Amino acid sequence: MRAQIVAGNWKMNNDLSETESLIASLKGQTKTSDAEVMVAPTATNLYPAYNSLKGSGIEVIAQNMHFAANGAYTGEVSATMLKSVGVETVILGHSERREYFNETDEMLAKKVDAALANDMRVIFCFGEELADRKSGNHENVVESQIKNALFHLEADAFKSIVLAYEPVWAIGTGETASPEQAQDMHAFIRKTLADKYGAVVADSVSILYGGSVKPNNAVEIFSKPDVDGGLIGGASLNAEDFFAIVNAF
Ligand SMILES: O=C(CO)COP(=O)(O)O
Repeated sequence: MRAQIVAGNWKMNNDLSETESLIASLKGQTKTSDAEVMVAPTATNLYPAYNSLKGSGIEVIAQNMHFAANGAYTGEVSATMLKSVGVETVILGHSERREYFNETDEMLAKKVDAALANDMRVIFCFGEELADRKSGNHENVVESQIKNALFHLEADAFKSIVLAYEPVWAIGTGETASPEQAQDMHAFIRKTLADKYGAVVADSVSILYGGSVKPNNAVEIFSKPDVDGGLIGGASLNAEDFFAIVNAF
């Protein structure tokens, strides 16, 4: 059985006191599903969040990291630094990192390698833009994003990899992929994995959907057989909404 995961990506929101009050509200929520729950605060709030959420069943994860262990990379944070403050999982390849910070498939392959070398779990994001979807090129785009960043890995590495399909046109727009569009793409992703690594590996990898998941559409999206959870942006900033999504399984 694949892990069901609901992860909140807080992006560049919430200073320390806002983070503490959101965490207090999260601790007041009740989980009724089996989903693993994760939240990704901004880098400055990882350590306080880790301390506050220790033992709560909510994992604190990072939104990004650099591929080097240390050195002259002003402004960056490494895997060893994340691990030293209790972070075991990192989101890599988010479309905002690709778009605004020029992250390439090649760079992401190095980041994935660095995370795995440090025994971290990776939530690897990818997804097509609206133009790709309109031209019918969405599967090719997604396939190349996955192949370029991940297909140098051994099959065993996929024990530490979670995939997150986030169509760029659905992020923060209020426009969600239909449950059928999500299912079709997730099935395609699983087939792409199966063609390279075999069905056992493909069936073991959790594939999350991200892009305008809200309490009112989560049940339908999560009911699809190849959708194993969600990466939640806007709705994860409200504890009640986030837990309504967590409990949508
Ligand atoms: O980018 C996302 C999660 O990483 C999705 O963001 P929204 O849920 O705000 O569309």
